[in-house]
Amino acid sequence: MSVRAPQQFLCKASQQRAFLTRKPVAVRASRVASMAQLSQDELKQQAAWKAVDYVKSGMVVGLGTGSTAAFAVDRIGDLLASGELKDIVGVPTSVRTYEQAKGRGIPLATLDEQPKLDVAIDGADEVDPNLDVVKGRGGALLREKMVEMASAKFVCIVDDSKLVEGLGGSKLAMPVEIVQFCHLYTLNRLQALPEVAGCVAKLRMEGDAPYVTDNSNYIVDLYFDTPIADSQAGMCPRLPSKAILALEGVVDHGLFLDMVDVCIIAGKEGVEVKERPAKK
Ligand SMILES: O=C(CO)[C@H](O)[C@H](O)COP(=O)(O)O
Repeated sequence: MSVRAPQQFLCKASQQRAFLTRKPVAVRASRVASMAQLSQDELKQQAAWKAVDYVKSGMVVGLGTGSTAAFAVDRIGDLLASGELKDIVGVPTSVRTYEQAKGRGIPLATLDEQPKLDVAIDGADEVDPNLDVVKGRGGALLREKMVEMASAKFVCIVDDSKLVEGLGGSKLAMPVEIVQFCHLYTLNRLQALPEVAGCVAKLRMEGDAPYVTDNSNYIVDLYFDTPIADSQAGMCPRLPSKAILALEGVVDHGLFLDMVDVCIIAGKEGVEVKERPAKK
């Protein structure tokens, strides 16, 4: 079990080439089930349950945040209660998940206590053909990225509504966690970055007040008209990633690049498991 180096900002030539030709990197895909008409929630549950197959007794498991990840947390709780899983330690990625997992009787730890995880299971907001993803519309992106980078395997679970040709392509938010101090200054600098030219930056609100993350930070959501990594324009998603992170005041962003090892996608036709080829 090893902690992976922070590779999310590296521009791998092969991945860039794949992006420019709009072809996915080689992924092993297998259809494992055929499903009739299921609701979106049932699809999320199918993906989550399949992901829990990667959890074995004795493992340290990263517990994601969001409606899809919640199905996985419940499943792990049920398998612990029935004795089918034993000696699991969960590392939650948010206060919400901490409360849920605690309620389900899952023994919990922090990264301070368990710095090396066997597997992490979490949802995503967008998944592109290279298995790069946008996360954080649920506001937990910083802890999610920390936990998932510390995991030997990151299993991402989605229903097929999350699939996009290019990140940012769903026209929904790409979140950036920023410090509260002079947040409008940071928001304006984000919007002015040439690497994300044309995006609209909005401070995330909760009622009349800014939304506050578990880490006491704010979130600026970036909205794009065209994908962030526009293959037509020859853009690599690592450039915006690097430029955003370089701004003082930015804590982290929702681009999770080169991080997903396995993506489980539930759709009306079945559950598909896509694996990124092992890193050399
Ligand atoms: O990144 C996240 C939270 O910060 C979630 O994983 C992401 O928003 C997907 O959520 P859901 O499964 O509810 O669609």
